[in-house]
Amino acid sequence: MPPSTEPAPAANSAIHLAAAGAAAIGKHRMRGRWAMAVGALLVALLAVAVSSRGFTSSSRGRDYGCPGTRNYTGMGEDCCCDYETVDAINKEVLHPILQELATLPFFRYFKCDCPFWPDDGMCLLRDCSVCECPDNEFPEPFKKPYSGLSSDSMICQEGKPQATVDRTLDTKVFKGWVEIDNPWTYDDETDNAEMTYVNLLLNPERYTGYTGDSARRIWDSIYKENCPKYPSEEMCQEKKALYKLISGLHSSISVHIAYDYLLDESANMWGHNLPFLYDRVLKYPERVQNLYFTYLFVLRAVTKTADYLEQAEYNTGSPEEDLKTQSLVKQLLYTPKIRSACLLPFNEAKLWQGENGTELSRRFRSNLEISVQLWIVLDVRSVDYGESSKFLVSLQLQRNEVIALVNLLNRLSESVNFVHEKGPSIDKPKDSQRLPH
Ligand SMILES: Cc1cc2nc3c(=O)[nH]c(=O)nc-3n(C[C@H](O)[C@H](O)[C@H](O)COP(=O)(O)OP(=O)(O)OC[C@H]3O[C@@H](n4cnc5c(N)ncnc54)[C@H](O)[C@@H]3O)c2cc1C
Repeated sequence: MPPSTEPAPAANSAIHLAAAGAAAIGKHRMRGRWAMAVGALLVALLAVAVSSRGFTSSSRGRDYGCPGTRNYTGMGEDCCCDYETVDAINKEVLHPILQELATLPFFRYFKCDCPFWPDDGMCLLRDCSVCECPDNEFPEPFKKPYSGLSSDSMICQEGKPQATVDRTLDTKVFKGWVEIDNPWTYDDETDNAEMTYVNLLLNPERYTGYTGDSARRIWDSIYKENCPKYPSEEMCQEKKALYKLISGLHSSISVHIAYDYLLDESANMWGHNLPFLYDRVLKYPERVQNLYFTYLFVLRAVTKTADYLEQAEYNTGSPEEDLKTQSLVKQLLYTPKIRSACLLPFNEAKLWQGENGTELSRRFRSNLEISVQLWIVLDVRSVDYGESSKFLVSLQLQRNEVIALVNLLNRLSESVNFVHEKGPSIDKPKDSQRLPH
């Protein structure tokens, strides 16, 4: 399907938000799994901001309405499906697809410099360190250097003669996997000697014993840098969105810690810690709301890059499993049940209508130019919209970014599922039921 020629409503401010997010979150260059979660959020931001797939003509301009918020019913601002619908499509459709996808070889292995992670003093449990894959375990095709785009197509073409001359729209959006170094991760992904693969199934997000001031400081600085005035009215829509995304990711991580908690260290007994779930997340309705917000946002990012994800090569050298991956990706992108229940999981057009667009534009232009050119392969094409020519920008995601994006969606889906299952049954726990944490 050719990319939509819609001039992405207020796309500029969306791109600025993405660039701001990249620059701000990028300051906390992270390793391993942590980098995956935060990095995937940035990929989602960029996908929603710049992906060429816009609204269908039938959806454009429609008011999707966001019913008022009661506790876990209705849906908060900026979201276009209510809690009940999200819970239903998550449980019936998305969660099963994502759970299966995450076990397949393509999505199972994540490239990073994780073996150094425990040295950062972030991990207090002996067995929580990240398991590196033996060389013969991860897929052979992942070892080959990429042979996709030319180096020239890896930099933003805006303002260059190529961008104004080429007015044709290429229907092939996937042009081979590319590898570049992302400034928001600690590692240099192009340096294969330094990199390794981790098996994500063996490294689940769960309680790692990383607590205390240093853990809190990371979150504090992420929040402070991105949202200094939140939740004051002065904050523009775009920055509120960034705050909600970070908070939603934070909620999701807390839900996973609660889901898989070391209940009794001496007996090595793991299980659900419901008081923890209540204290960290459920006690604060806005944290639950932000979790759903982030889930819908990332779902929107995935559906917006549908053309790309559909065409991408899921080659791991295991034809049977790769075919299954392809089929599940298609189900994820095109299952009619999802589209009929929640046609537009998230309406970014509504969100990007921030009044501070011009000021943001000034402030973030340099970030956009620097960070986006550096770490994302943009496919910028000039499109004629009648009166004026605008640039159509589409993403060329890296393999590791696609892996991170789908795994993030899976984790958010797991969190939503757990909150849905346990949320209504958890009242404020009595002190005697609390575990030390
Ligand atoms: C990217 C990342 C990944 C992590 N992964 C893991 C992991 O896999 N396993 C693990 O055990 N630990 C992980 N951690 C650490 C974990 O998130 C906590 O920081 C740690 O458990 C210490 O918790 P805390 O009680 O000090 O509060 P924190 O969760 O650190 O919260 C700090 C403060 O932020 C505020 N806050 C909390 N939740 C929200 C929210 N949803 N929205 C807005 N504000 C909020 C509260 O004021 C709170 O006091 C991760 C941290 C980061 C940054």
